[in-house]
Amino acid sequence: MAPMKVIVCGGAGYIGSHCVRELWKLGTDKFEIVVVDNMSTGHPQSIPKGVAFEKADIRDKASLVPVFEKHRPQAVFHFCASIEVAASCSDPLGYYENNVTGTLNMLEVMKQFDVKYFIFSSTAAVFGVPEKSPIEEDDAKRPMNPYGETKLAVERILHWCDAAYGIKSVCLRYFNACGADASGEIGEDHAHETHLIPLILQVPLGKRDKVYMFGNDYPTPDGTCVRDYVHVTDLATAHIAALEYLRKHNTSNQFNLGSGLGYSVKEIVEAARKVTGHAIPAEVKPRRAAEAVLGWKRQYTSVEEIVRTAWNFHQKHPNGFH
Ligand SMILES: NC(=O)c1ccc[n+]([C@@H]2O[C@H](COP(=O)([O-])OP(=O)(O)OC[C@H]3O[C@@H](n4cnc5c(N)ncnc54)[C@H](O)[C@@H]3O)[C@@H](O)[C@H]2O)c1
Ligand SMILES: O=c1ccn([C@@H]2O[C@H](COP(=O)(O)OP(=O)(O)O[C@H]3O[C@H](CO)[C@H](O)[C@H](O)[C@H]3O)[C@@H](O)[C@H]2O)c(=O)[nH]1
Repeated sequence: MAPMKVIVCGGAGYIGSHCVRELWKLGTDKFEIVVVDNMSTGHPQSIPKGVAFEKADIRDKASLVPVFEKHRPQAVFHFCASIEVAASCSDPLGYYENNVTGTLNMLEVMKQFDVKYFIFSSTAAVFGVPEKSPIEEDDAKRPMNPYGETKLAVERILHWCDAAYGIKSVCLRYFNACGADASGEIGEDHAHETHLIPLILQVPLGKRDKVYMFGNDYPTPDGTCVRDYVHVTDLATAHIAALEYLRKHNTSNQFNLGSGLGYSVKEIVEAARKVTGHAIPAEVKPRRAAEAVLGWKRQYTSVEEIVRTAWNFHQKHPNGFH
């Protein structure tokens, strides 16, 4: 059988490059891969030698057309997006433009070239604050930020693109992607890093003194926030399984991709201490949401300062206000 031609859009980024790697490992007789990326956050070093690369921006439909004309893909893996929750709150229009308008452009070009399979990087952020755990596919979707909204919008668009044009899609809602390819050759390298594990590892690398743990007032056993961390190679192989699923069943679907296990921030810091043999100092800071969304910063960060202000008041008012 001839190899299947696939476009991996955002294939120079963290998760996309791991998908490219898994496709590439299967051999050129199975997949002919074309990476499409505008390199806004991607890295050329993450693309294996011999894999085709086309620089294009999904916000510019005209830049996609020649790529489809030249390569005639049969499927698109769509990883490219703007991915930071806090940035989506300060620039919602930019996030809608890249994640929604950009994806609309991609779907229009797919329609034009009669490409039938689309595998979409969605996110657990479409659920917002979950009502129960584990979160299941059909649970209520109430995104809490523009980032999650843009991903849910695309999920809805895909539903109608299937009905109208027969574009079959699988939406994969990842929980927290982490880890790196076993070779150590590719991994997570975001210029503006916000993700917990790479930030923790900057401490033993000597790039920062300590890590901050955002919030210790969560209703969890140790008070720090619990997330579901899933390895990036497992996410990558899930994409290939999703494509096989589409080829076999020709039916659209949505899947939550997590490990099914929750780990707290403290547990992740502890795991990093074990792996690296470094003490990794960690300090509790308020929950990130308040800082990112309200622009709120704590003025009083040490318990002595807090007690001092109380002592000041009680000394001045030993009997209270009376
Ligand atoms: N990292 C996570 O924990 C996580 C969790 C859930 C979902 N996701 C989703 O997975 C996907 C990949 O995330 P990632 O962590 O690999 O991010 P990333 O920033 O490393 O990769 C995104 C890639 O897309 C490219 N890109 C961005 N905008 C583009 C545009 N307009 N045109 C062409 N290329 C463009 C970037 O250059 C980059 O190579 C995203 O859609 C993200 O929303 C990520
Ligand atoms: O320096 C840090 C960084 C993070 N955290 C905490 O660590 C946990 C994980 O945070 P990340 O920033 O690594 O990941 P998020 O869960 O915030 O978000 C990730 O997963 C979401 C899906 O659940 C979205 O898809 C999003 O794109 C992706 O970044 C959170 O409790 C966060 O508060 C810290 O305590 N200190």
